[in-house]
Amino acid sequence: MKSLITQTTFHGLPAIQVRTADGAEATVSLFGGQVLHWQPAGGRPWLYLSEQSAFDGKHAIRGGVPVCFPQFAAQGDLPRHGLVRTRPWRLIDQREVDKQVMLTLGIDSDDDTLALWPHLFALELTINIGGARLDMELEITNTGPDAFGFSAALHTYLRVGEVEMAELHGLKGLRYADACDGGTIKTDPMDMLRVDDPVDRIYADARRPLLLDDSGRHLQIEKENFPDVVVWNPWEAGAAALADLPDRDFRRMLCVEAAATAPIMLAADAQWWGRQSLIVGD
Ligand SMILES: O=P(O)(O)OC[C@H]1O[C@@H](O)[C@H](O)[C@@H](O)[C@@H]1O
Repeated sequence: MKSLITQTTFHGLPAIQVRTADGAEATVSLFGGQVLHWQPAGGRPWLYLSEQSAFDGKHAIRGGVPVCFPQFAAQGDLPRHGLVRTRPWRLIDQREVDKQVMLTLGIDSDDDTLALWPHLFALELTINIGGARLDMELEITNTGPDAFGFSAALHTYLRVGEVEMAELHGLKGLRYADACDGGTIKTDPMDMLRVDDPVDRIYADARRPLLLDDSGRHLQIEKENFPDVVVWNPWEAGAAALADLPDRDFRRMLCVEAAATAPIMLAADAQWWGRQSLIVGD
């Protein structure tokens, strides 16, 4: 069987639906350049998507893998998480390679982004879907005459059966800024992280692969060039305050984000790339 790549709409937004020859599935929204759904061959979905997302082509979609650039969260004067999760991207390329599907999406600076952030940029997001893995690579090019500094993240909403039962392994001994405690720097002493309270942590220089154990199903989380890992769950009161997240859905999600939160300087004509791989284990 051949892979299927279909241009469609999802909640009224232009999207690409993929079913690979080996049975993996994905849905990618051109608004935000955002993977919204991913299910490995023979498996269950691994990304959380809020059914209360606005899907209005203006507000960010809550779920999947939003792309943050050139600002992370509220660490600057730009809209939260930057400029590209609330803008249309375009499909640059689609192809089938060894039963896998590779999509390349892009977005460039324009008059609207220049009015907010005076730098020329070109972003490409390459998404590989197939077998047991989802690979995403973000490439950032400075197309302007001057250097700029940026932050970036692949803000991955992982879907879990019950967040209090989920275990995230691989963070022991790492230093993190605890945004739930005024940004205090702490060291994680735990063999694994279990969330039973609001959590909003930036683990700096977290290079090891992580393993998510979701009540017995396993996901390996790897990254290259993104130095940081952000772990976020708003918990009960935080979820209630978010209009686009059903009140109880904080139990169904855990954000584990591949991030570069400290500004990276990019010279004129220079490029930077960062990659995240989600790999389903036994
Ligand atoms: O509600 P937003 O803008 O999508 O942000 C969600 C969360 O994103 C996380 O990456 C941040 O660490 C949190 O501080 C933030 O609350």
